Amino acid sequence: MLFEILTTSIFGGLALNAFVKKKGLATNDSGKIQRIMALSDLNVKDGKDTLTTTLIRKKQHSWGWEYKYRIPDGRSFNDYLSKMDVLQDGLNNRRKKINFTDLTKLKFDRTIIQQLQELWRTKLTEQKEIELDFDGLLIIRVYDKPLATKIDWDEMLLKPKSWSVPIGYTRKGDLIEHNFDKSKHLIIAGATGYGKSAILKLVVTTLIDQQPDNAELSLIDLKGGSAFHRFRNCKQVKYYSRDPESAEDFLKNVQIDMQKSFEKVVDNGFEDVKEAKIKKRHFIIIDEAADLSEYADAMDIITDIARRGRSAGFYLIFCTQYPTAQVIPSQTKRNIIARLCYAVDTDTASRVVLDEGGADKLPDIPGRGIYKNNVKRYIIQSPFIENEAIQQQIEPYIIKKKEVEHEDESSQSKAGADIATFTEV
Ligand SMILES: Nc1ncnc2c1ncn2[C@@H]1O[C@H](COP(=O)(O)OP(=O)(O)OP(=O)(O)O)[C@@H](O)[C@H]1O
Repeated sequence: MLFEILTTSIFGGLALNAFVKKKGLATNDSGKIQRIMALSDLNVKDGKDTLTTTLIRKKQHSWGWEYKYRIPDGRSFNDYLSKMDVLQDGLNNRRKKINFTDLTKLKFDRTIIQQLQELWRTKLTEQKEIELDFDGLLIIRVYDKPLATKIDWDEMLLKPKSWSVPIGYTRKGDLIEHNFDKSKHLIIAGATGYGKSAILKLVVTTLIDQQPDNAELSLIDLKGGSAFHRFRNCKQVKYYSRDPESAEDFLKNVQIDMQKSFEKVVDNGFEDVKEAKIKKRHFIIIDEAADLSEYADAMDIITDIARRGRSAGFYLIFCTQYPTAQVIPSQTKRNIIARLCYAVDTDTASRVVLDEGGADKLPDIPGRGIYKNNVKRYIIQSPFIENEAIQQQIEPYIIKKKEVEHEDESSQSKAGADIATFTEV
């Protein structure tokens, strides 16, 4: 009996589906979106006329629908970004239906009842997600399925000899990478607990693994060592510090090294280390930059690295939980085009990092962020690497180290400060 009902539904569904496709009536949310826009004050009154957001085209993809709209005069992309919640909740405010495609995924065996129960449970909890973009037209992408809330790191993500590191997956399943040789520095921000240290650990592991002989790292871990402690004995780590005073000290050395590299590149008529065929790259990675903001010399050096480091192969990863104008000085920010922002609590914080709102509207999911590089902007879920996997990857590079004295007095650490300048023994 159940089998008859199901097969009848399937053939009925098949015929209906063919009819709907033929008539171009395939389900989409365009009408609903337009209604939500009208109800949430996105239309503009012009005398007696009402200027509306006009649908220009829509396209169905494997992941959902993409709509393109012309926005009326008097509205900006940011007006739509600020209504993102309203649009998304509006689209999800619907009766849940089981459709033909759902039924085709069932296996008609003894487990059919359990499968139907599971299907119904999934349907009740499933949510559409939207993404907004602007390329002269407002783009609204409606995804049938939400982006995964956790994506495990996999060794397949490693690209030996490359300077690209994984940043995250988009809803379309594309992997977004940050290529340090192209995009150079990176700002990472986000409220507490949303995955800043996790992505830093992933970046450090990737750099060590992909470029064991050419990557040189200066690690400033102002969160008491929780982020970088496990890397401090890797042969690639040149400087490691857990407090701002000693970090300020070693940054002076980094600046001297950078100057030497800068002169080697520029004096020989090259634009950057890549053109000069210099293989080494130095990464200055700071986890929590706010704790350095009152150290004027350190901040000046960071600004200098942001300005001149790109040619010299000295790349900055500047990470903070407190994205304010004081913590991210404007000159530093101007020189760092690529930004990765996890969830933040205010629109202002999102604008400090990304120059636009949106990160304050991200869902409450660690690793969910917005990566912006120039005009390109992606919502991503960063892969997560477990500490055991990190340990396994860096194990071959852990060496015995001893602290070395530098001739330059600026490198001498203050008594009791936790600075380590290393050499292999
Ligand atoms: N990409 C991710 N995918 C899934 N879970 C993640 C991801 N990143 C972080 N998490 C989870 O969130 C927790 C907190 O992450 P993390 O320590 O990186 O946050 P944080 O932003 O550095 O916070 P704080 O600024 O307070 O140190 C992790 O222990 C992990 O359980």
